[in-house]
Parts: sequence; structure tokens; C-alpha cells
Amino acid sequence: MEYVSTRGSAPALDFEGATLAGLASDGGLYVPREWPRFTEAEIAGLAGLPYAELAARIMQPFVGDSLTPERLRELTAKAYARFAHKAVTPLKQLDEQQWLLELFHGPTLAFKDVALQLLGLLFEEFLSRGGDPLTIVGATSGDTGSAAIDAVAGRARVDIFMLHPKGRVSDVQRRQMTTVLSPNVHNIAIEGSSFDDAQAIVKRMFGDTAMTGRFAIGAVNSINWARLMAQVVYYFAAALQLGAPHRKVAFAVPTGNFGDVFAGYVAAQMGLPIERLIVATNVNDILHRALSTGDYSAGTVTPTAAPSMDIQVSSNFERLLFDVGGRDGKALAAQMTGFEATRAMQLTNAQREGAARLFTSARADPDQMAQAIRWAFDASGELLDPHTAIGLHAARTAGIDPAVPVVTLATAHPAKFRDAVERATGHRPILPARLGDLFEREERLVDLPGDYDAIAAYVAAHAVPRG
Ligand SMILES: N[C@@H](CCOP(=O)(O)O)C(=O)O
Repeated sequence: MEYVSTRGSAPALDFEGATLAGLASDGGLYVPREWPRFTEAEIAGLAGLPYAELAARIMQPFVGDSLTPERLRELTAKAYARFAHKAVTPLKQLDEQQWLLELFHGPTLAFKDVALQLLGLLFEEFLSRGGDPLTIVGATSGDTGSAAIDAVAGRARVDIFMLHPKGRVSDVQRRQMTTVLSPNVHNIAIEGSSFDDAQAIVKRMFGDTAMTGRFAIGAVNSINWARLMAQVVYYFAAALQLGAPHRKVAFAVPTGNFGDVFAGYVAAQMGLPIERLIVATNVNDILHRALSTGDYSAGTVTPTAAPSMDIQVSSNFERLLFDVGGRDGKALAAQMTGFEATRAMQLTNAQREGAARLFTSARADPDQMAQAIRWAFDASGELLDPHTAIGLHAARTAGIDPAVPVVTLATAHPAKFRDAVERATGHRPILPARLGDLFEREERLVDLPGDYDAIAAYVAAHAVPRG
């Protein structure tokens, strides 16, 4: 399997190369040259497999020759052994039509663990073959940070520098990152910034030849293809339980960087019968505006009770625009460069029509989010986190045929956002025992200004150079 850049001029890479590179050298994102496709009979044959085995079968075509099927199976078994639920991503019924896919049973209580537990092992595997030590630079609005840190803390030949916007993640999210004291973990709180600022700094570092010449910069954000590949699996897992390939299923996905919902798009390209992908945003609604009107223009980021979605520049949207816009890398490079200069862009007709074939979108304000938390609690006794509640609001208002099951991706454990859940329901979710002493642990982080040079200098002073 070969990977090509959405901006058309970076060299094509194999899976190992794309995983270690993260972002393409032309600023684009890597995507498979073509989508592998399963027949209906092949999809039916996946029903009932244990999650780790299902994961290995679905990912093998993407991995190609970079790992043998046996080695991939060993890695998926190891990655998913750390989940607190035997099903890894259990499915729960809320009412006749609505379902929840619980993606928060990993070590850091968010869907990011599903991909990052595997990515940590992939880095270890590929780095053991030689090459330069990896300097991971990531940005987080709360969940990616802790999941990535958990996945690579203490591993040889990797350092991780995780940037978060100071004061804009929940206290649980911050402590999950800053209480990991391994010497290869470096937490940076950026003053006066949003996630978008942090993500822009990360992307700039990939294009900074002074940095990339000295350090092998790597990515753990969903700009890294391997993240999305691992997330494709749970769409299959849920749909197979609900009757696929003989029955269509719709998915509602709380969305910030568009990675999780793009994984659903990939599942559909592979042959999974998906009725609709419902993109759910909070008031930071660039994706809802883009999908409903074609206007992809970034406003300022409004802090909300669903901080992981407080994003206005959704990196993975570029992958969708590339695929539905005819895979014309040169044209997309010009379009994205224009967006980076003006922070505004109009989708082409081909992009709008291509997206509309599968995607619907909705936006939830804080009241609608709180109502969805209350509805789920009254309907089934489930406490939802604010992000999941935004997904559920979109699921219930999307007008999906009542015969089609709608699965909302439950992206985080409610205890990560205890205050918001308690405000909505009067019930305070309890942190699972494995995080029980989080508030007694020592924290380590540095505060830096939102200035590229200051952050690059910090990374350069603490990372291990090539060679
Ligand atoms: N929602 C994320 C933001 C980063 O997104 P990613 O999926 O590209 O890593 C977070 O919680 O950090």
C-alpha cells in the first residue's frame, strides 16, 4: 500500500514511512493511494471476531508489507489488552433507534486510546529497525495529549512534546498529562492560546527545515494516517453487531479535527454500508457551516464545556476535500494555501456534492448539549460527557429513517468532565479506580508564550538529535 500527500508534491511512502513522517513534507496529509474494498461476503465473515482480531483483519490492507499479518495480530492483541472492557468498544442501546458506542474504556478514558495504544507500539516496532530517534510534537485540546503520553511514556528512542492551550482543558484532562513524570514526556501549556494556535505551531515545525534537519519530527495527532486507520475498526465493530452488511447503520460523531468522522468515511469506502455520517459540532461550528453552506471560514475559538471540540481549523477536512474533489493535489494545495493566508475558503461544487452524499451536520449550543445529557439519563440511566451529548443531540435531530439504527460515538468518559455533567444532571460521575489518586499526584509542565520561536527553542533544547 502506498500513501500520497493531499497536496500532491511530497514523495509517496509506504505505511512505515507515513507513520513515522506524520505530516507530508509539502504540508499535506497522507492518504492511501486507493481504498481497499471488502466484498459483502468478506464483511459478513468478520462478524463475531474478537476486537483485536477484527482490528488486524481490517488494518492489514493498509499496513501492506510494513508488518506481517502475524506481527500485526500480536500488536493489536497487546494494544487492546489494556482496555477495561473485554469488548474494547461496547455498544449500548438507549432507545428503539439510538445506540451508544463506548470508546472510553482505554487507559485515559477517551476514544483516542483506541488508536494511540496501537500507535505507541507501531513507533516502537519501526524505531527498533534503526533510523533516527523520534521527536513527537503534538497539540491537544484535552484528550489526545494524555492518550499519546500514555502510549509513549518511558519508551526508548521517543520524546514527546505536548502543547495544550493553558486553562482551556478540564482539570482531569490536564492532570492526566502533567502527572506523567517520565523523562521523555514534556508538557507545554501555551499562554493565551487556543488549540488552533497550538496545532498551527506543530504544523509549522514540520515545515521548518532547521528543525527537521536536526530532529526526526513525528506526529500523534490525527494528521498521522495510522491514527485514522485504527479508528476505522470500531465502525465495523458496531455495524456488524447491528446487522451489517445486510443492514445500514448511521453514525453521529462529535467532531473537532474531523479525524474520527473521516475514519467512518474510510469504512464506507471499504464497503461498510453506512446510511449517513452525522457531523456534530458545538458552537465552534466551522464544519457545520462548511457542510451545510460550503463556507469554510475560521472564526475565533469560543471556550465551551466540550473543550476537545473547541477547534476552528479541522485538519482532516483536507483529506475529505482531496478525496471528493477528484484527488487533484495541486489544486487542493492552492486552495489550502489560500485558506492558510485568509482563514476563509469556499468549497467547490464537486467538494460540496461529494461530501453531501454521505455527510449531514448539526450544531449544538450549551442548552441543547445539557438537554441531551438529561435525555440520556432519563431514558437509560447513562451519564454522558458533553462531547458525546453533542453527538447524541445531532443523532436525534438528523431525521434518520426510524428503521435505521443510529450509533453515537461516546468519545469520552463522563468523569473527565465532572462539573458539566453534574450541572446538567445533579449527578457527579466518579473517576474509575485506575485514575483514583489523580488529584494527589505531582504535576510537571512548563508555561510558554504562544510564540513559534520560543517553542521550537524549547523542543531543540530537550530533544535527541538525529544520528
Ligand atoms: N480533540 C483533540 C484535538 C486534537 O485532535 P486530533 O484528533 O487531531 O489529535 C484533543 O482532544 O486533543
